Amino acid sequence: MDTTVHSSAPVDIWHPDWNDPFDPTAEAGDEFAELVDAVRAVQEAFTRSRTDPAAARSIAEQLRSVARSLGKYEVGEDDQIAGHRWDLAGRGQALAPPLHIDEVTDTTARGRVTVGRFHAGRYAMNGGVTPLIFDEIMARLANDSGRAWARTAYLTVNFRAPAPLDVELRVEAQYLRRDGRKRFMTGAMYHGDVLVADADGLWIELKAEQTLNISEGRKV
Ligand SMILES: CCCCCCCCCCCC(=O)SCCNC(=O)CCNC(=O)[C@H](O)C(C)(C)COP(=O)(O)OP(=O)(O)OC[C@H]1O[C@@H](n2cnc3c(N)ncnc32)[C@H](O)[C@@H]1OP(=O)(O)O
Repeated sequence: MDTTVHSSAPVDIWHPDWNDPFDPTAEAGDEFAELVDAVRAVQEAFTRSRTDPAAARSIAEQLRSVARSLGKYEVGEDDQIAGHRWDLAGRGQALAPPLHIDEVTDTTARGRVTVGRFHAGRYAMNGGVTPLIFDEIMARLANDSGRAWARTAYLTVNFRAPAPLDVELRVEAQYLRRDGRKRFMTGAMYHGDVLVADADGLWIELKAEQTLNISEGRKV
């Protein structure tokens, strides 16, 4: 079985508003996209497998070898590619479900996502994965259109129906209103016409002193 989780047509959405010091145009090649697809394929194939002890030992050694190879290219967080490729599903961050954001306006965002067993609970999307998807699309909208940097204060998710695996789900977000530094957002996820989850969340605009990189104490 082909366990590759294919990225469909990449979207060309990168917003300088995100204040990302990474230059995406310098890494616009397809090779990194292929690497992310390969990592996702490993995650999916691993989840689907039932290895015998010899195979588990052998494959573990091969994967450690891959990790050593990648380790030679380690850079700081601002310089890594994963999570900064705005044109790729899930920004090229292999933990993130491969969410394709197709459109962002001042007040709405639309996307698509298909998850496999790697992101499954039991026969359906894991309940911790759904908020990851909402956080991604709602945060993207909250921080779009020239708005100052904001972080998630709360995100409440209602699970309305099991979200099926291996089929495309539609995800939408809406910017409801602003109240001082607070930005109120909603989200919804559909399988066809069926609402599988909805969310409401609050994003709060950061004060200057809150925009520090908390790990290194410098501006982000
Ligand atoms: C470069 C690549 C990027 C890559 C970008 C990748 C895209 C994905 C981004 C994902 C986004 C995230 O997950 S962000 C990560 C998850 N979130 C976080 O880590 C945030 C952690 N929390 C915080 O830092 C803080 O709590 C803040 C900044 C959110 C708020 O703190 P604050 O600034 O001190 O807020 P404070 O003055 O107390 O409150 C302001 C107003 O908001 C209200 N308020 C505050 N918190 C809440 C709350 N939980 N629920 C209700 N209301 C609240 C207060 O009552 C007040 O209302 P009033 O009195 O004014 O009426």
